[in-house]
Amino acid sequence: MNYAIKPKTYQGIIHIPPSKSDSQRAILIAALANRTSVLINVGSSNDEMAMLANAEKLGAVITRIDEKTLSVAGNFDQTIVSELNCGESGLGARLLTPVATLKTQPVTLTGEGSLVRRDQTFFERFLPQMGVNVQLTNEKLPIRVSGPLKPGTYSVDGSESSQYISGLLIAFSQTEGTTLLQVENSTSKPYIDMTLHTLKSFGVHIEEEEKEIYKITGKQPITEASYTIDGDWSSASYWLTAAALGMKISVQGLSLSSKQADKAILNAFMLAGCRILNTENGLKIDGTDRKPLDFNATDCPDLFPALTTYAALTPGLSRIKGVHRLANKESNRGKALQQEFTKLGVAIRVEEDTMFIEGVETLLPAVVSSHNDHRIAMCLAIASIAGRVELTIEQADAVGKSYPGFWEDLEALVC
Ligand SMILES: O=C(O)C1=C[C@@H](OP(=O)(O)O)[C@@H](O)[C@H](O)C1
Ligand SMILES: C=C(OP(=O)(O)O)C(=O)O
Repeated sequence: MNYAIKPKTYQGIIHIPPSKSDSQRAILIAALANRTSVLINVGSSNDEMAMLANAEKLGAVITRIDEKTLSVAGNFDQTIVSELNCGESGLGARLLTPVATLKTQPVTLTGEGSLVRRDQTFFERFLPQMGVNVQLTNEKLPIRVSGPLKPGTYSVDGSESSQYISGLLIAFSQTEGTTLLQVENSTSKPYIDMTLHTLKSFGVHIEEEEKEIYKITGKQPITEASYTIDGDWSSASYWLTAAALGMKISVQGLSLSSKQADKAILNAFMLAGCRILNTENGLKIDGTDRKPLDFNATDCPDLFPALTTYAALTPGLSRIKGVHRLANKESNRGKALQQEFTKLGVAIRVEEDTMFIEGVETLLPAVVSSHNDHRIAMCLAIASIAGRVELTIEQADAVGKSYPGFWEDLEALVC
């Protein structure tokens, strides 16, 4: 689908959808429980729907109480599973692969779209020492794993992603016996902390004994019955950027005490001279005195697209560090941002690990592509409305991966 945006006045309040990162964690943990959990504020993005379908394959009986409330009755130990389809969710694949190794029968994990083009070779590097037989298909999905996962003392390189570390933490909490997991070169650490926090909310305690050494007691019962998912800071980053660029937009549904990595957008904006206003209509950003960015996004890589839009429309040279974290996402995001913003007349160059963006006063009208990446589609939409420039975005339906209501929310802001 192509989506055409014309210069108009956009203003109003956005009710932000739930965090797909946290929903996927909560659905999976609830599916591993020997009891019924109630999940409140679950989203309906494609990634969340894929995790729900997999939770059912893992034996959970899921009942919809209302649009955003689910009851999940786990039955993991009694269920035989042979195949899981992760859709396009990188997180789904990286959480479910370690969890699938809790089974003694082989399990094949497949995926769709951009996910089948993403590298998964890290599984071959550490799962075999943990007693798991691993077969990838040309370094990618489908992956076939045969467990069972053996508890022990392990060291794992975490430089490529935090997602498989999160998967291991969840899986080892359900093995027979204690594990000491040392993570070398850990990255996206706030996402690991989120996993520990969600597990803890369900009664599963993992200690970080020393920095990045986790002591995981096995067979921990999942005890908590009710869990509420926070609003999504990653989805909010686009609207907060629009606000920083001068639009009268406020965002409701965000928790300032959230564990989400992308809450760091507030630091990025504060360091760039923006003011954060927590009003009764929601969170607003006042970017009147804004300056270019000088920000390290290594541990919050999903902020790159929104921050690039901010930088593109903020005169001066912005620098964002952490480009190496973008290569193995839904698109090669560093390259996609460079290509598409060049069409808008914004010069972006990458030197080593830093992206330099030269901000402009006016953008050029263009036909741009999302590269089938939800975050590229959303940041281009914000560039269009904040830059008051006509854009046609190709493959605009990519937003369904995290924020299926994005275009409706945008239209609702038209005055
Ligand atoms: O754990 C998570 O929910 C996520 C972790 C991050 O991945 P990396 O750890 O690979 O950076 C992030 O980019 C992804 O969108 C969601
Ligand atoms: C990279 C992302 O997600 P995942 O890795 O879970 O597919 C994302 O949402 O930007």
